[in-house]
Amino acid sequence: MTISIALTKGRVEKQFLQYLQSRGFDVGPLIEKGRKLLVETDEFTCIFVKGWDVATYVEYGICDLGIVGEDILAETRPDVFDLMPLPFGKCRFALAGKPESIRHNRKRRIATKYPNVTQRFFREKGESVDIVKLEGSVELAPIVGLADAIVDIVETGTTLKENGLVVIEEIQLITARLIANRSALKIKKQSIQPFIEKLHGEGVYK
Ligand SMILES: Nc1ncnc2c1ncn2[C@@H]1O[C@H](COP(=O)(O)OP(=O)(O)OP(=O)(O)O)[C@@H](O)[C@H]1O
Ligand SMILES: O=P(O)(O)OC[C@H]1O[C@H](OP(=O)(O)OP(=O)(O)O)[C@H](O)[C@@H]1O
Repeated sequence: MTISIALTKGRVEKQFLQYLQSRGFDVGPLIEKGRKLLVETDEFTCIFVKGWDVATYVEYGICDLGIVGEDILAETRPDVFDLMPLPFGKCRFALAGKPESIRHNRKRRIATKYPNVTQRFFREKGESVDIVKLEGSVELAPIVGLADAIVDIVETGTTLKENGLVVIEEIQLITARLIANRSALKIKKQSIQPFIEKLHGEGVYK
């Protein structure tokens, strides 16, 4: 039985394929896929989807495994088994804004792609905020006055710096993660276990 994997297209895809290659897998057909969204190799079937859709394919049992950022898992909390962190896609969630916004004395408006993460973060701090959901280029919001601050991903800090923003508070470290469909983990254990062990070393599968 071959394993099926839902893979986040783009930067995570590139890092995952490099990682697979470093672990001795043949990734030739995956690298040469062109615009194909489903590719089969001798070892597995791979589909290429947006990060926000990876867990959906896994949850519905279309794919056994998924490779997705922890930011998306934190935001959407899908009903999947979170198997393990992967050594790429490293970044962090942070609250950021203009340096002068660190001190504030009124209800803040926070722009973010991650409203649930933001809501939880401020609830735990006991601060009530208004959240504005954006789809990207979130760093623009404090510059033009749409928001007082943002909750977003920071990796190198370049985007913040080039837009005159600073980290106000670190929220959570993030990596890419390997997730699994709950029943596939049991039913296809004989195929999934060797794959995971080749991917990560022994002792991960319980
Ligand atoms: N600057 C970054 N550095 C490292 N990892 C990042 C960075 N930005 C995003 N990521 C991780 O990569 C995943 C995919 O991000 P990417 O920006 O490629 O797609 P996206 O956020 O879905 O945006 P889009 O909808 O524009 O494709 C994110 O879920 C996150 O885990
Ligand atoms: O700290 P840095 O290394 O600068 O990386 C952080 C940036 O990377 C991501 O943006 P992305 O490129 O995915 O674009 P987006 O704004 O459309 O989400 C993230 O949303 C930040 O904007």
